[in-house]
Amino acid sequence: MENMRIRTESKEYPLYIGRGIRHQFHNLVDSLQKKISSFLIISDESVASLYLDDITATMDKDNVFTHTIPSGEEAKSMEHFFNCQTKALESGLDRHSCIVALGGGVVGDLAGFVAATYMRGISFIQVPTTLLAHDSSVGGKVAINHPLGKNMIGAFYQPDAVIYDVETLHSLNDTEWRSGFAEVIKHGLIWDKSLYHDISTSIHSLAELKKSDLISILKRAIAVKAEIVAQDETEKGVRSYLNFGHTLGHAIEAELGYGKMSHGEAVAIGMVFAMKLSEQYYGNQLHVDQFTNWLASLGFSTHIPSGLSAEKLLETMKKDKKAQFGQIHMVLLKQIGEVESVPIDEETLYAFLKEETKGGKM
Ligand SMILES: NC(=O)c1ccc[n+]([C@@H]2O[C@H](COP(=O)([O-])OP(=O)(O)OC[C@H]3O[C@@H](n4cnc5c(N)ncnc54)[C@H](O)[C@@H]3O)[C@@H](O)[C@H]2O)c1
Ligand SMILES: O=C(O)C(=O)C[C@@H](O)[C@H](O)[C@H](O)COP(=O)(O)O
Ligand SMILES: [Zn+2]
Repeated sequence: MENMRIRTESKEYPLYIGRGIRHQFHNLVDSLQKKISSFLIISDESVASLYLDDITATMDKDNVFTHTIPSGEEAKSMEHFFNCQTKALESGLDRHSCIVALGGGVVGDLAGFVAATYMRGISFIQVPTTLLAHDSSVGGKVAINHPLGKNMIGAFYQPDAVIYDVETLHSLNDTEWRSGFAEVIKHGLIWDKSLYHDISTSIHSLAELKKSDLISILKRAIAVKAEIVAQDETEKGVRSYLNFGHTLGHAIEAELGYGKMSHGEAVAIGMVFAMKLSEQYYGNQLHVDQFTNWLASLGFSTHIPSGLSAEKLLETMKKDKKAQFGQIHMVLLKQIGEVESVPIDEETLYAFLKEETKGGKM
């Protein structure tokens, strides 16, 4: 097992990563030396059926409660948020209780927001089970969706620990491997040229990804995220770089209907779009064709899905959280490993979206 430290302005905490470490859950929590009165483990149906018993088997039975939500993005809703709060109240959780998020980014974002708001904030521990959750379990963005936009209701609220058992990744389906890998690619593209170089030259299929040295790749991607959130916990500046590909990606998720396309797959389309826009904006050469061919070899779609109009996407992109005083901001790539957030005028964006939605490719 390896141990990384995540340091943010509001809190410092450990991230444990290793194979089979879910079986040490209780000992790892004990090592935090926090007095915890009771636990509420929030998980989704699929993850609970696979891994919940492994976690509870390590714990004292009398102070552990569990709550299961449906699997998928639609659970990041006000309804499920409220149900979790009801379960916490019915279970008698107090200010010394701890919420455990056992699952992917959906469970982490929802359970984290429950922890941030229950009695104005109680302890919480992330137990990520997806490749994507190397990103979502670190840095403290917790939220639920609104039909009008992704993650619109939420908080910055750091966990007390992240316990990442990579053995659990092997039950993920291909869509989820792809979705998580998109965020790894993002971390390389925005901040770590050598990470991007290494993965783009060694991984050409999902089979190669599954066989790769995952712990080493994940540690490098997490290090990027950790360095950025250490500098800017609440997204006043550089943290917005982590949103590369998300302005369009989030609009695609919202416009298609939450859960129709995985988060990472929508972000991948958004990254291709942002790269094309970057080439026009800076007049640089980013070899977008090479990038899209690589993504295609991994099974990603690289075009805006058919049926989404430039008009609707633009409307949703205008509500993006990076917008300032009505001006859309997008994260653009100057070169591999270097990005910045820039204001983009609506006409340019509309013309680009119009071009990219022409022909309705899927
Ligand atoms: N907070 C952040 O910083 C941050 C960062 C990136 C993404 N996100 C959010 O994370 C969410 C996406 O997370 P995700 O991709 O992990 O989705 P998810 O949590 O929905 O998990 C994907 C699917 O895989 C299943 N699953 C999870 N772990 C499994 C396992 N080990 N074996 C088999 N099946 C398993 C789930 O039941 C679900 O059906 C989005 O809502 C996105 O907005 C948040
Ligand atoms: O941690 C961040 O900051 C990110 O932007 C990471 C993203 O991968 C993630 O999808 C995040 O939830 C997006 O946040 P939002 O503020 O754009 O909703
Ligand atoms: Zn993301």
